[in-house]
Amino acid sequence: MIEVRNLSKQYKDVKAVDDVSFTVSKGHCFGLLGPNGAGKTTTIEIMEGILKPTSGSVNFQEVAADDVSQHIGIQFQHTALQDYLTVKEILILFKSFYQRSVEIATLIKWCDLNEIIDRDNRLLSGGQRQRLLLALALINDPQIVFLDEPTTGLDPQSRRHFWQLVENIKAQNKTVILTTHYMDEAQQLCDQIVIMDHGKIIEQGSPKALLDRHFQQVFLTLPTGNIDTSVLSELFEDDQWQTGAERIEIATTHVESTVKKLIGAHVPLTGMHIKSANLDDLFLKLTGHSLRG
Ligand SMILES: Nc1ncnc2c1ncn2[C@@H]1O[C@H](COP(=O)(O)OP(=O)(O)OP(=O)(O)O)[C@@H](O)[C@H]1O
Repeated sequence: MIEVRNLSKQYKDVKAVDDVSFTVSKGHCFGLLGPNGAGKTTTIEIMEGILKPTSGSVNFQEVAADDVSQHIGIQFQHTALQDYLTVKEILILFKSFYQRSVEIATLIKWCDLNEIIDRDNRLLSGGQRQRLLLALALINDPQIVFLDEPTTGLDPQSRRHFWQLVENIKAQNKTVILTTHYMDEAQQLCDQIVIMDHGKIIEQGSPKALLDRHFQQVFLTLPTGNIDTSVLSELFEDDQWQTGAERIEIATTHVESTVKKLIGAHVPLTGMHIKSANLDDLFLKLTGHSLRG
């Protein structure tokens, strides 16, 4: 388990991290979420031992304080790799830096590198490069793996492929600490999340517990052409509905009675969707703005 207690980081005129406390359970995937400038990277870099906090502590239970670097692996957002080297040559090079390391064949399997193993690293696609960087983070067989926005900029298929690899890492009882801008990624992978804004924690818990706590209702959406806003105002409270460019969204705890009202007002239900709240909705509710906005 990792215990982060009352962590603060003051830069000259910015409090990047402001009295942040949380724990990460062994074998869990922990997600740190927040908009640009929220303080995620600063928090993570203090946990990684790269930055010193102004105050507070990070305690890795089960790992001796002077031995932490041997037990963590880090996938940075940007890593410069040597030109002309193939994937295999890079793995061999990085493996030579460690006394204890994973066999190349195992890394190839863990990170699905077989097809690209002899390719010059400059020719890799975004998703392939991220898989190589993940292999480098795993090369010392760490107990704790830090992934800093690992799927930013990847296409949906590559992101899902990467998620599968993270699931495989979790299955080996390794602890994963992930920062991401993608709420669906956090919902898919994380057992526990912390949402930060302006250096402070604004919510924490499992995605399900947070959604249950904040949302009792579901969202019923209709194409905007189906219904006039004047009709919506007559049928529903002002804070129960909102209009977007293409769809109108109605929040409700009673789907049947809401649908009956719409039918009673002769609103066509063609194209109606019903969706549960997700972490995007939670983020919007907590911060007043969407994460990637
Ligand atoms: N070395 C530094 N000196 C001064 N201010 C800094 C420094 N590093 C970060 N900050 C400031 O601290 C705040 C938190 O930055 P941080 O990079 O931790 O946020 P973040 O949540 O990781 O953002 P992003 O999603 O953009 O990576 C920001 O206001 C940032 O400008």
